[in-house]
Amino acid sequence: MRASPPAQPEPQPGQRAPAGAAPATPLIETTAAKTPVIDTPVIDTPVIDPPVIETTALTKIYPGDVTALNGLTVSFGRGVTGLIGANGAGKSTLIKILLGLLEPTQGTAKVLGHDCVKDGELIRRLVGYMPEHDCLPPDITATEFVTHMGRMSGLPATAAKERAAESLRHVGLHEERYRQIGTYSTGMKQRVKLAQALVGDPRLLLLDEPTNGLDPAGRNAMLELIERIGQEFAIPIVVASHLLGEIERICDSLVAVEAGRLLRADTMDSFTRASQTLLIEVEEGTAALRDELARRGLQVRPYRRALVVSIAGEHTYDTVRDSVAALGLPLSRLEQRRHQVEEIFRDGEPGQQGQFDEMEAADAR
Ligand SMILES: Nc1ncnc2c1ncn2[C@@H]1O[C@H](COP(=O)(O)OP(=O)(O)OP(=O)(O)O)[C@@H](O)[C@H]1O
Repeated sequence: MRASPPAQPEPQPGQRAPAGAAPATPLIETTAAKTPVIDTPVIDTPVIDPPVIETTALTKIYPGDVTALNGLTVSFGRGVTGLIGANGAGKSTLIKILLGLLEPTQGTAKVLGHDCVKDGELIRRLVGYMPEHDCLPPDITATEFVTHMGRMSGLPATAAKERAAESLRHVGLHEERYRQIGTYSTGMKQRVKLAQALVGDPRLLLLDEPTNGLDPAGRNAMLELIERIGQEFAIPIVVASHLLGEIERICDSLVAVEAGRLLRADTMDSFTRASQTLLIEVEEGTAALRDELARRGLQVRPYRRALVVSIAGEHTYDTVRDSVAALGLPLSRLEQRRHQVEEIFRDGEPGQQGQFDEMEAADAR
């Protein structure tokens, strides 16, 4: 198995190695991986640049008039992308459409350059999918199950067996691989789901709530594992979750959805960049300071227990200093704000929409 990204040029998303050659970046490197993938036809796909996933005005209305996706236009690039939103925001629906398992009511979706409605079968061969819910057969071993999933993804029998072993080793289940899945803990079952997503040498991983049901230690271990897979195999990964605080630390980008609509899609750096606002906190006299700053011509508004002032130039700092001094207030904090990721959602969690727009607008003023 590779311990570091490959030295040779990376294959483009959607591009399979030709028959008779080992894939350029095998997820799991075994001797069998170097044998021709005889069951899998050569797939002649275009070489494309990112985005890895692209949706345009994607809408899904379930029977009973339930709108799960509502005109979602978004793209996902390489690296680890968090698909974040409250329960019911539409994350699983989006993933199922991307896999060609559900048809959209309107709009289009592409994965690795392939249309999700027309090329669902091909996409499912290229993409490793870890479903949200437990769907594992309890009375067979992890080895048998993951090997079977390898066969389903088109691997010959020997290669499927070897890759299953490597895949289970990679997720930390090597010792326990001959135990029946029904005897596994929740954390081990989640790892089996991840192993079966990896076994087919995917070009993209879609992980739906991978930390579901895990205790804090198990969640950390799963997140570290996902981060390691992203780094070592250099394949794009989408992690759907309703726990922003949890996944933000392993993500390069975030796509935030609410009620089937896009709230914001951006890199983590952009989410946390310095804003053009000053945060001012005094131990007492906040209201008086607010009035004084406004009287001196600054745009000021409350933010939690502090005040936020738009930076109009160097003189803004002087005006704040002079105002605090004139009122004789104990200044406890004066800093240029950095955006917080949780500002996408009011109160810091999905389902509690949104201070970000408000803060952005204040910056722009
Ligand atoms: N088969 C279905 N029939 C009718 N409504 C559905 C169906 N599947 C999902 N929904 C509804 O569509 C909306 C989006 O559900 P979805 O499962 O995509 O959200 P989610 O963000 O993945 O949430 P969760 O993490 O709780 O699964 C919800 O209101 C849900 O009740």
